[in-house]
Amino acid sequence: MSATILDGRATKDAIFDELRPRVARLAEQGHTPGLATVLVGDDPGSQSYVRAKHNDCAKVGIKSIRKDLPADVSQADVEAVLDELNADPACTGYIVQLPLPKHLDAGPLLERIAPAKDADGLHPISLGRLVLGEEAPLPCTPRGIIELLHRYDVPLNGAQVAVVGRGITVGRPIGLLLTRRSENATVTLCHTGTKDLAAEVHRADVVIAAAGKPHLITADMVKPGAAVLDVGVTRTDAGLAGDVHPDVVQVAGFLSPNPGGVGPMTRAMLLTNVVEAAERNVG
Ligand SMILES: Nc1nc2c(c(=O)[nH]1)N[C@@H](CN(C=O)c1ccc(C(=O)N[C@@H](CCC(=O)O)C(=O)O)cc1)CN2
Repeated sequence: MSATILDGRATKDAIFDELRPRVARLAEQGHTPGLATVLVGDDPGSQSYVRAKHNDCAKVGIKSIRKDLPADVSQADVEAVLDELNADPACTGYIVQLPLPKHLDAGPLLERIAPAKDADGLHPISLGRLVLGEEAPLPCTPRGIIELLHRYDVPLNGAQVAVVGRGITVGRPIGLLLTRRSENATVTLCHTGTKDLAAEVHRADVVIAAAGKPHLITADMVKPGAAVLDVGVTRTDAGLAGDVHPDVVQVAGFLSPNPGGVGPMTRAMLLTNVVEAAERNVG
């Protein structure tokens, strides 16, 4: 038996179809949404993700603004760009593409984003509101994972979920989303200090692999029928490698592949966050 594929590209296209009329309505009211990206340096992965985000904006009618900065830009110069975007009425929301070069301190930069323009849901106020169960823009990848699971009717109520990886864009926030009453899952957050990763993964109904270690999750670790989402990606000499071994498709009930799964959903949720922010602004 082979898993049902959770198709992130097709789901993203369906979400874009839903966003288009909302963007058109905003434009008619003179409030066309605008997304800005701040990209520092020439990391090929980041460049390709940012390019894709701008192409997506064009597809749904969102205006987009690019701020591309050299790899050796100073913290103060990045801050000045963020201040400019905070004040720009054409920019509804924006993101600072991660990771940043090592000499930059990401925390203060994310904190400098005006919370109302936090398109990524990574501002400390947005994350704090998530902890408190208050309304806030949600981090795009965790929101995309939950949206994908819902659209394929993967049950979460009472499900045991193993999250592998504790990064700020996925591992840490996704537990907060999955344990809301609306999802009602039980979450184990696994990381490099986890004593028996195979055992934690094996008892999970849903596995979210976001460690950035090629083929860390092997077929023998997965409970037959489980939903497995491959989030982590590593650029190797042989090309892109996900965290999930290809053989897992034979054991899992559902598989979100990489590429073609959570990545496109991240982009769909980014545009959703921007449209929601624009709708809030209109009132
Ligand atoms: N500020 C942020 N930085 C980063 C985030 C984020 O949510 N906010 N997440 C990741 C990268 N990411 C978004 O920026 C991202 C990753 C993957 C994709 C995507 O569409 N991937 C495609 C394959 C693309 C390729 O071949 O290179 C897929 O999976 O099918 C989009 C966005 C880290 N940084």
